[in-house]
Amino acid sequence: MTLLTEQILYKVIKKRPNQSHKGTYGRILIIGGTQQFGGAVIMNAIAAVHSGAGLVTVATDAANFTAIHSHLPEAMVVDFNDDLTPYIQTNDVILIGSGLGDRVDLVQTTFSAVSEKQVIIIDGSALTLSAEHHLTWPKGKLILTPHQMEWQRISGIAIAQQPSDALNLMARDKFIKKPVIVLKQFHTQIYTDNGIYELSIGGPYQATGGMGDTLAGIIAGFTAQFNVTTLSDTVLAAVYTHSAIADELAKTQYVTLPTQISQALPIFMKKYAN
Ligand SMILES: NC(=O)C1=CN([C@@H]2O[C@H](COP(=O)(O)OP(=O)(O)OC[C@H]3O[C@@H](n4cnc5c(N)ncnc54)[C@H](O)[C@@H]3O)[C@@H](O)[C@H]2O)[C@@H](O)CC1
Ligand SMILES: Nc1ncnc2c1ncn2[C@@H]1O[C@H](COP(=O)(O)OP(=O)(O)O)[C@@H](O)[C@H]1O
Ligand SMILES: [Mg+2]
Repeated sequence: MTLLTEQILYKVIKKRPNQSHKGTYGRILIIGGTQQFGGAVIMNAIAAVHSGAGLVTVATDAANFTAIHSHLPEAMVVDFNDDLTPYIQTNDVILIGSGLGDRVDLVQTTFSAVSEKQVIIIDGSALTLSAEHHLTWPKGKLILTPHQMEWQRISGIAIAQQPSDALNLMARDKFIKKPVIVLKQFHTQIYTDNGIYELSIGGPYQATGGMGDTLAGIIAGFTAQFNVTTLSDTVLAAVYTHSAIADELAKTQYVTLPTQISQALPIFMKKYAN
């Protein structure tokens, strides 16, 4: 197990070239947010935009459109009951699952439409639905972001057994195409092709609904724009950034809200861009 340090940020976060435009920084499609859980995709999208994604589209229940536009005019919207195939095909990064409720049909459509070269981040309800319905994982570069209960559902490993790296690795090895797995908890672990990493920062001031939705949005934003290193490094940098900002806020705050973490992203990232 390798301890994740601030060095990963210098490796991944880069100064932007002048000769660039929004297309350079990636197109993200976020799929999620039933009427009840519209907040989840709003938090995904705020995090993705504030971390620097070029273009963000949210495929969601139409009931969430006004709220999305009022929180984040930078984001575009599409009704997730329309045919999403053209949207899936024209985005670089797909983030599916935050607040997706029981919409297994959307998970199935998305999994079949994603191609090898796209990044797909699977979060929240899409993880639970994949486990419940024994879905085949999609082609594409897979990033899974389960918390311990979601990982138990996917892997069959009880939370009490999850401190065993060996068991978690065995579960990862069963995937045909091995994913980057962000196993979220106090001191999150990240399973990658280059080994297992552990986060030694972050704390209980982060235990608010939406904290994982925000992390998924940052991972999407980072993978959409930082192609300088490996996908694993980019995910590691996103995970580190999320908790490093929380730690900074926690110096003066009892709790650190997900949306506050997103608001702090542009200033935080500036320190590492060289
Ligand atoms: N404002 C919103 O719209 C929100 C929507 N959310 C969405 O709600 C859906 C359900 O997700 P939930 O995670 O709430 O529900 P789940 O039922 O998937 O998991 C929560 C359960 O897991 C247990 N658990 C054990 N270890 C845990 C760990 N390390 N971290 C987190 N939980 C752990 C909790 O005690 C709880 O009983 C997801 O799609 C999620 O994205 C949540 O993000 C909350 C906020
Ligand atoms: N006690 C804690 N210490 C450190 N990080 C925590 C703690 N509690 C929660 N977190 C972090 O908050 C996030 C919660 O993710 P998740 O449970 O998916 O949230 P949600 O689905 O509500 O958005 C994870 O990144 C997790 O590591
Ligand atoms: Mg979650």
